[in-house]
Amino acid sequence: MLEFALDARRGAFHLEISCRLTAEWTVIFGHSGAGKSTLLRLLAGLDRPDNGRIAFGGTILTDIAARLFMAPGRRGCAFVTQQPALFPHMNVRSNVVYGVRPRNNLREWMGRVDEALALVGASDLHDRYPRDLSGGEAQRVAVARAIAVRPKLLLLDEPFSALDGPAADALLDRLQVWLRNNGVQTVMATHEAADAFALGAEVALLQDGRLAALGPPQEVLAQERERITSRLSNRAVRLK
Ligand SMILES: Nc1ncnc2c1ncn2[C@@H]1O[C@H](COP(=O)(O)OP(=O)(O)OP(=O)(O)O)[C@@H](O)[C@H]1O
Repeated sequence: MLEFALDARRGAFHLEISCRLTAEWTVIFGHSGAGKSTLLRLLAGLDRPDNGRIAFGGTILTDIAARLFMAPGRRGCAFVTQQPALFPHMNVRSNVVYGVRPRNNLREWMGRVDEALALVGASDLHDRYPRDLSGGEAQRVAVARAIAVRPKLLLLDEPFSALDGPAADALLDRLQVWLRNNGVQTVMATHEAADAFALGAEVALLQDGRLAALGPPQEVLAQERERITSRLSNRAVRLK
């Protein structure tokens, strides 16, 4: 369970959210500028809130009043940013190996890397450098690097925005099964209402830095579904 109460100002933008996320997979949905990336960065520990607290699985990750701030690398959490932040001087395999510590044996360690690359369909890219990857391929590798670490909490910021619909859907389906089997709680920011329906995720709807609703997509995104339907029918009328 991920629980937080956060207050953070970024220029004119003010994020103020209290929330308890219990679902395996939560989709953070909101229009551009609603605060999705800001929230994920706070949860990952890449930014500090002005005030507030974050707890995951009973462990306090951030508590400003208590002057407690756990470093990102100690949170048991992996974060895939909107722009894949791959190391340019390392090939794909080295990028994915980075962060996986060989606790038990080398075979298990390399097995994790191979499994992660295969899951995202990037096994054949292992010796390429980031400059030779397409945007979609780089996103796949960034996700592989995140899951190879075997996080307890996975934060995804529009991870497959560079992939076409069917490719992104197939990847999300495979990823969901793997994350469920490995007991990983996932929070994913997206603009795609369809993702929330397909994943059967809980939806946290953000508007102007506030939590407008939290619940199943059928309820929270009902208005959004109407908006999409009316947009499509208006388009169809214009095309006639
Ligand atoms: N460091 C900063 N200084 C000033 N304003 C900021 C800063 N970081 C974010 N903002 C503002 O906060 C608001 C929320 O930004 P954020 O990136 O969280 O939105 P988002 O919902 O992820 O948008 P998008 O879907 O376009 O990625 C935006 O208006 C943005 O300009």
